[in-house]
Amino acid sequence: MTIKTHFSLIIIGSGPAGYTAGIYARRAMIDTLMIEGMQPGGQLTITTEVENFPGFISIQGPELMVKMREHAEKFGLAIDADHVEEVDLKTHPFKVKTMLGKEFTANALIIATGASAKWLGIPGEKEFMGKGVSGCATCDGFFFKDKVVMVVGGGDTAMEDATYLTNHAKKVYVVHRRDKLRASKAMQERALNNPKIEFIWNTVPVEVLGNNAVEGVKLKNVKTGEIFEKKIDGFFVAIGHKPNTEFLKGQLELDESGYIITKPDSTYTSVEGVFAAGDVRDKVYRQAITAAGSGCMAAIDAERWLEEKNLK
Ligand SMILES: Cc1cc2nc3c(=O)[nH]c(=O)nc-3n(C[C@H](O)[C@H](O)[C@H](O)COP(=O)(O)OP(=O)(O)OC[C@H]3O[C@@H](n4cnc5c(N)ncnc54)[C@H](O)[C@@H]3O)c2cc1C
Repeated sequence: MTIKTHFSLIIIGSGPAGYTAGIYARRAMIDTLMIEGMQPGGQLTITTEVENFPGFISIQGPELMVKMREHAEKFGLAIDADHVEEVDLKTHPFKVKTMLGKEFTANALIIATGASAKWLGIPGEKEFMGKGVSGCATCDGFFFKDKVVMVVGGGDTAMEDATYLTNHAKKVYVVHRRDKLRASKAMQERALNNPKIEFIWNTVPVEVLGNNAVEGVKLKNVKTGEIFEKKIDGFFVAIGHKPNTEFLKGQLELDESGYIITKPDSTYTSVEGVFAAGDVRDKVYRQAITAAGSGCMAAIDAERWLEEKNLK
C-alpha cells in the first residue's frame, strides 16, 4: 500500500485548537492530515470535570476530547499517531519529519502544539492531579468554594491566580521560595492587600499530602531548614508554562518565552502559509474555548490563503 505523503494542510497537535481546525478544514473540503503528538487530546486529558466549555454543563476532560475527535473524524479528518520532530519552512511545500521516520509535505501548516504547565516534581503532585492539584485557577477555582487553597509561585500568574481564587476559597496561601515577588507592581499590590491571601515567604513545598484527595502540604523554609505542614484542600502550581515549540526554533518567529508570534487579529505567523492556534500562541487566556476559537480562525485563515494561492 502506498502511503499518501502530501497534503494541502497539515495540523500539528490534537488539543481543542487542533480538532477545531480539523473540523473547519474538512468542512471546507481541504485535504488535511493531523499529526496528533504524544498527548492525543491535549491537556484536557489530564483533568477531571470541565464546567466552562459551552454546551456542556459538566463533562470529564478526556470525554470532551473524545467527542471533539469523533466530531473531526466524522468530517473525514485523517489522524496520524506520530510526533513531529522537525519542520523545514524554508522550502515550499513545507517539509514535516516525524519521530517514526515519516516525511510529509504540505502547502499550509497549522501549528497547534499547545503549552505544558511546569510542575514541581514533588511527591503527591502527580498522584493528586485533578484531585486537588491543579495548574489552572480559572479552570478549577470554582471547585474550591469556601475551602483553603495554596498557590505556588511569585510571578504575575501566581498573583493573578491567588487573587482569582479569593472569589471562591475562604483562604489562599501563597508560597514563594524568595522574600520578594517577581510579579508586576500592580499585581503584587492587589495580592498583598487582599485580606484572604496569606504569604509564606522563603519556603518551598516538599510533598502534597492526602489519601484520596489533597488534605495538606509539607513545606520547607529554605532559610532555616524548618519543615512544617499546612492543611489545604487545593494546591495550585503557578510557576509558568512552556510552549511546545522546540522543533520550530530558527524556522518561525517566537517571543522570548518561545510562544509563536502571530499577526494582530489573525493566526498568520512570520512564515506565509504557516498559521498558529491555541496555547502555543497564547500566554494570556489559556482556555479550551479560546484554543478552539483560534483553531477555527486558523482553519479559515489557511483556507483563504490556500484559495488565494490556488493551492487548495
Ligand atoms: C489540569 C488542567 C485543567 C484544565 N482545565 C480546564 C478547564 O476546565 N477549562 C478550560 O477551558 N481549560 C482548561 N485547561 C486549559 C486547556 O486544557 C488548554 O487551554 C487547552 O487544552 C489548550 O488547547 P491547545 O489545543 O492549544 O493545546 P493542548 O491541549 O496543549 O494540545 C497540544 C497538542 O499538541 C500535541 N503536540 C505537542 N507537540 C507536538 C509535536 N511536536 N508534534 C505533534 N503534536 C504535538 C500534543 O500531543 C497535544 O495533542 C486545563 C489545563 C490543565 C493542564
